[in-house]
Amino acid sequence: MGKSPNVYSFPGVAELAPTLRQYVLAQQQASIERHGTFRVAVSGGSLPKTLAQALLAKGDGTPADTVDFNKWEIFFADERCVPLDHEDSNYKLLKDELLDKIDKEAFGEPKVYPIEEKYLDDAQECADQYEKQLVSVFAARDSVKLPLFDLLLLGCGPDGHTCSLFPEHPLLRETDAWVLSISDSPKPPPKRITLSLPVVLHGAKIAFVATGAGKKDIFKSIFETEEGRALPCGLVNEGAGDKVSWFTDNAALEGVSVPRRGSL
Ligand SMILES: O=C(O)[C@H](O)[C@@H](O)[C@H](O)[C@H](O)COP(=O)(O)O
Repeated sequence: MGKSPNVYSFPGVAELAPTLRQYVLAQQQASIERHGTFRVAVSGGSLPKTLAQALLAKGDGTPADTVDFNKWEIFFADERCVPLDHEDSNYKLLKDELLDKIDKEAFGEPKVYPIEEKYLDDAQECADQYEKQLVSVFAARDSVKLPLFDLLLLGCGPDGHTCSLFPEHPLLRETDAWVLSISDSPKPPPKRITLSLPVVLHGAKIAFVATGAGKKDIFKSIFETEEGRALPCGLVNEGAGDKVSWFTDNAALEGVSVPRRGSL
């Protein structure tokens, strides 16, 4: 992929949120025009909170600035194999931060695809069953090679992981399955499911949202070094090029040599 990712930097999350909103709503509009729905995959970590700050803000009332949640289909880019009301659940995190706070009368209600609790004991089964849910939504496995998410909203871990794809893990080499299981996640809890790297790279748009001084070292590595380009986040940059946007802040980019912008 020839073109580089777009990097947007802001003084902090409060300033980042309005631009993230503008970006997400532009993808919402384009996707609804294309196929009548907006299919989004979200990660855990700090993302749900920042996303909520962007999407729950008061818009200007124009259609372009209105979240049409009735058209949203929300999937999990990765999920921990725990009950949906467990503190470690990414579904619970999204529910607490965003879903429960939506004014449904005004903005509608997204269709959300959590993992199925009956498969929690077996991470592989949990992944297979989540893949089946994707198949039912994105068309039969034999008719589409990969599911096409309109937007993936991802985080970047301090080791360069994204989704539950960790550096140097064999899962990074998976080319067939859409959803993978991991039982030895270096970040607890150990049992998780995750979208595969090919599914992430296939997304129409991919946005990383990662802020704070704690990201400085990993950003330096990802944007400046060969080793960093081989980390999961680096592989997304390399494989998806300018389909990728980074929403970040000045503290995270301090001393990092990468061209950046302050608006879309
Ligand atoms: O379930 C998870 O653990 C997350 O999906 C994970 O991939 C997260 O996005 C990164 O670890 C970044 O987390 P922060 O945004 O909290 O740094």
